[in-house]
Amino acid sequence: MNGTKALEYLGQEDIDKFDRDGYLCIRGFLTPDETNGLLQRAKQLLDEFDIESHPKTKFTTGDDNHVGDDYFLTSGDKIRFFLEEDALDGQGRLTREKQKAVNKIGHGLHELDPVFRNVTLKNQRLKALVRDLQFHKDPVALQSMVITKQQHIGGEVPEHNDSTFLYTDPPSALGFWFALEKCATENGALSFLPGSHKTTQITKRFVRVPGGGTGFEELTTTADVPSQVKGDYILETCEPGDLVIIHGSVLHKSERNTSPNTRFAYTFHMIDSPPYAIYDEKNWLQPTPELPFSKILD
Ligand SMILES: O=C(O)CCC(=O)C(=O)O
Ligand SMILES: [Fe+2]
Repeated sequence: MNGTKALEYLGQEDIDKFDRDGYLCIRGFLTPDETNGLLQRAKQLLDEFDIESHPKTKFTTGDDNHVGDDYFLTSGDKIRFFLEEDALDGQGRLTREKQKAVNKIGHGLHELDPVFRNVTLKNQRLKALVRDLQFHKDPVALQSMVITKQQHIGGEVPEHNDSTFLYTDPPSALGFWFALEKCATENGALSFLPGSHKTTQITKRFVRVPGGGTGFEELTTTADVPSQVKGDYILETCEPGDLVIIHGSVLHKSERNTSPNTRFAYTFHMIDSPPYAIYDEKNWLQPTPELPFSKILD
């Protein structure tokens, strides 16, 4: 993927590994201060969040989801709080303190919050890495989240690839996922099907449904796709500060958190810009005139 340009941050073996597996773990990418700054800021946002004015939106990527409401659809340029499925009782009342009820915070942290903005848009190390990877010609950032994976109730994230949720033509999504806490088997570390980005096609996309809500639209695929991707999932345990770069077509997932420890992570995505990739109005997250997607490379 990389031409003759001298590498600034990655080694050639990192680039080869990313090409082969569809993801790459970079140990200790963030300094302990940066990691701690993001974690403390996320906790502060949870402390300050006003549960009384919250529409009590739940979030799940599973089949039976109700993400298609206004609170979700207009969150691209806001800092909003999405609750865990199991944090509400039958009457819609919280079953635990608000800080332990939130599944994720999203989706405009990288634009609106100075601490997250610094790590995402102002990070010279990240820019060097992006130049090394040469995955995009003109990358922009979108859809940032803190995923909390709360103790005992943190829901699973079922198998998926990110280009389904952030579709461009051609697919160009790339995820940047930062562990803010230790991620182990018991608290729902990420796992990946290595190489599945080469054998999987994006067969559907997550869209806004005219009239309200969201759904999946089937895509016409061209080449023959193997009906089953072979191989075993690899669990990638992480330490705070580790970064995992995730190809938009690689299959990944995380299990429910059954442990007493949270699993905070910060994640955002990059896509390419026109004319290299087209992001259209069907996508769930829409840029606004006040807040267009920010470029990563100046
Ligand atoms: O943090 C997780 O468990 C899932 C994250 C994910 O799927 C992503 O960042 O693309
Ligand atoms: Fe994902």
